[in-house]
Amino acid sequence: MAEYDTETVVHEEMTLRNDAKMTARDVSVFYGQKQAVRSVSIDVDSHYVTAFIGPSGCGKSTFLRCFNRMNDTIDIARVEGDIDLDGRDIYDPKMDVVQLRARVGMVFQKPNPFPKSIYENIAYGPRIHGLAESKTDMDRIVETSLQRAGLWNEVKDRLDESGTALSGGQQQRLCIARAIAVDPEVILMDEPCSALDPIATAKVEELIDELQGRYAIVIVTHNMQQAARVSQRTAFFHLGHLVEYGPTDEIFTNPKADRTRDYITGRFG
Ligand SMILES: Nc1ncnc2c1ncn2[C@@H]1O[C@H](COP(=O)(O)OP(=O)(O)OP(=O)(O)O)[C@@H](O)[C@H]1O
Repeated sequence: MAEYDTETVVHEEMTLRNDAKMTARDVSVFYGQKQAVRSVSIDVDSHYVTAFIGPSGCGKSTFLRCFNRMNDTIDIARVEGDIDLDGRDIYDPKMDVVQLRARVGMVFQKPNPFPKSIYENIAYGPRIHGLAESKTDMDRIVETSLQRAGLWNEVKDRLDESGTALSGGQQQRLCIARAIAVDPEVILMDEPCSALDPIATAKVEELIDELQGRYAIVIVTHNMQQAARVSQRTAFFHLGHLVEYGPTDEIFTNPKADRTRDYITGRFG
């Protein structure tokens, strides 16, 4: 592999601001002695889909998990630096992590509905967060969430059936509906289509498009075409470094860093 300048981070036309929905400053993540993320600073804006791309092992999933403290669940993981949501430090010991994960929801690689009915998959979160005062309220939340996730028409006559009986693509949209149900501000998606066939992938991509603007969305993807299709901002990671971050069309058509260009053109990865 070519020698690269690993020090310079290119933020195309994007100065770091402190009024973004989420801000990460000098974030490093270690698994034991091994450093997986190296002093990354980035802003996540409300109105955009932001894609994290880069070769396998570059730290994009690890970095994504910092945004709702999912790395807390990994014993050997240690996070350094600052991550704020609306200007408030999410690693503050006073931060309620359950509340944080409702505000910053997550959708995983493999659809993971609860082994409960479709209705209960959606109702569970709003119930524990006290978002519904009555059965009518809950019915409304379930319907709206499934509608926003583009699943309502497919499941409205079988809300009592198990979520795990749906197809893989439907299960993933159910998981997105479940995240939406607790009224999040940010949705993190970690390779949400990697277990789906092309048709189900297209539906999830359409859904991401529809959700854009309502929620800040951050998506980790291996698939550069997918990043180009669904995102307005792209961050390219390599060996734990953020190499380049900017408007997606710029990153794909006119990358500034050698490493980005080589990755985009398939020279490594
Ligand atoms: N739970 C863990 N324990 C130890 N090391 C880990 C753990 N999770 C990830 N790593 C290591 O951290 C580095 C970054 O991994 P991460 O999964 O964040 O990368 P990635 O860019 O998302 O890769 P991929 O696209 O393959 O998922 C890798 O070297 C990986 O082996």
